[in-house]
This record gives sequence, C-alpha cells and structure tokens, in this order.
Amino acid sequence: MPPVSAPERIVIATRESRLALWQAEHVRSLLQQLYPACRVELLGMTTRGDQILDRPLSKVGGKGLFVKELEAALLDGAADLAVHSMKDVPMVMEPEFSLIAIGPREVPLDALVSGKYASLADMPPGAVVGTSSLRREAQLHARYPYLAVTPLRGNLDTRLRKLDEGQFDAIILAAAGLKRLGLGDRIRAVLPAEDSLPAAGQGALGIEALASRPEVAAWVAPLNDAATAACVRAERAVSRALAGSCEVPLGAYAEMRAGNLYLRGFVASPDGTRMAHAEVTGGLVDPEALGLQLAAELRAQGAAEILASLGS
Ligand SMILES: NCc1[nH]cc(CCC(=O)O)c1CC(=O)O
Repeated sequence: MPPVSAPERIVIATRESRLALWQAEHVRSLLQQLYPACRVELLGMTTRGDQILDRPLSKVGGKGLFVKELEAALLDGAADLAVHSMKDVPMVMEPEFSLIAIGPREVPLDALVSGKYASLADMPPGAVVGTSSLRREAQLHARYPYLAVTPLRGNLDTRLRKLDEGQFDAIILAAAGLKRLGLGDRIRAVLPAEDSLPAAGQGALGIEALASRPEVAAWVAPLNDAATAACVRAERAVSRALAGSCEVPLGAYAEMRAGNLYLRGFVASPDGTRMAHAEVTGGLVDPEALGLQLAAELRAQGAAEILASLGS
C-alpha cells in the first residue's frame, strides 16, 4: 500500500537536456509504480543556464540559473515538484522551497573521456583537457601542471561532439551523467577521488517542492535514500560554509565507511598552486555538523586565505 492517500495527478518540472529528461522520466516511472492510478506528467522547461553557453557559468550567475524557472513553475502551480541533479542545486535555497527527497547515487566520481588516452597519467605535456569546472581545472593544474586546460561548456552531447571534432585530447565529465544516458562506454577511466574530488551532490538526484505543500513531500518520501541524503547534506554543508553562492574551486565528497560518514574536501586557487585539503569521519546523526567540522578543518589548513584571494 502507498504510504499516503494517493494523488490523482503529479506534474514534474524538468529541464529539457537529455540528462535532465532521463532523470525526470526515472522519477516519473518510480512515482507511477507507487501510484498506479495517478497521472504523472512531465513539464519540460528551458532555463537561463541552458541558454547561456558562451560564458563560464561562474561569470553569469552560477548554479541558480538551472533551477529558477523550475521554481517559478512550482510557485505558480504549473508543477508539483522539480527534479534536479543535486550538483546543480544552489547551496542556499529560498525558504519557500524545500528538498523533499534525495535519490540513490550513481557513480559519484568524475570520468576521463578520450579517444587517445586511457588515463591522465598517459597524457603528454601540452595535451589539451576540456572542462569549464573550476573544481576540475584546479585539481588538474595541481596534479598534472604540464597539461593544458581549456573551457568546455554545453550539455553532455555537445561536449562529446566537441571532443570528437578534435578540439580537445580529452575531456572530464561526471561519470553519472554518461552512465545514465547509456554512454558509459565512452568512459576511459573513472578518476579516483584522489585525482578529482567530486562536487557536492554529484551523481545524486534531488526532488524539490514548495515548503508549504507537505502532501507533496509525503508522496515522494519513499524515493529518498537515507544514506545518500546524509552524504549529500554533509557535502552541501561544506560548500555552503566556505563558498556560499560564489563559484570557487571546491570539492566535497562523503562516503559511507563502516557505518560512518567519511567526508573529504578541498578548496584551491584556480591555478592549483594553493590547495587546502582535509577529511573527517563521523556518525550519521548530524551530517550538516560534520560538514561544518570539515569546513573548520579546511579553514585551519588555509582555506580562508585562498578564498580571500579569490575575492569572495
Ligand atoms: N554541471 C552540469 C552537470 N550537472 C550534473 C551533471 C552530471 C550528473 C550528476 O553529477 O548528477 C553534469 C554534467 C557534468 O558535470 O559532467
């Protein structure tokens, strides 16, 4: 039996990239199984983040550009919930909105995609790696300072096309997106967290609704994965404490190890010459507190000076 009185109709707001539609369709089918008599529908939308492709997101308003239009659809009642990649959800949310479920994680790590090289270590000096993520760029500069990093934006298909056209020797993408779209065979190497610590929330789906609609939260509660939610909440607390809404080279990654949360994070200068790195372990009771503990540890390792030099 479904845990709540079954809804008659649920409308899911989603971006229209292939990955976003896959994720929304995935949530649609899970809800349809829970509520067979319900009409579960998708409302596809284009966001500012999808339109602005010529500039780095960090220069035009950041992650919020991927969620604003979906939130507007929640506010005006056109949709009941919105499905996001947790990585794209701003760390600080307006109080009208709440994250009502975080689904199980795909592989949370970054992946190397290349027709030429099987690993970063195989790439010769001057070889060109495409990424527009400050986090990936700083880590590449720190560990492989002889590689060239050049900007790469666009949805997954666009990025793969630019690689195939020869604009780059390799590109770095989230393994999760490639796997979800059936493009897992494009992955030459999954980058270990030691080489490329993932972004807060990477690989996890988030479901957002109006805070004023507890019935929507009850409908989707069965889709929440408690372990993933704890990991992602710890990661987001790190990012919130250190970066706020600013775009900085920062990674935060939590794993379950022996029933505890093992949380790692870094803050770096974009050129990778300065990097603060720290790790903490703690129980599942208060993931946000563990995130704040890691943020304090990173400050002790010099994160504050690095952030100050970024002008944030
Ligand atoms: N920044 C865009 C974005 N948001 C989520 C994913 C991949 C899937 C995920 O991490 O959940 C991607 C693409 C990428 O980073 O390669």
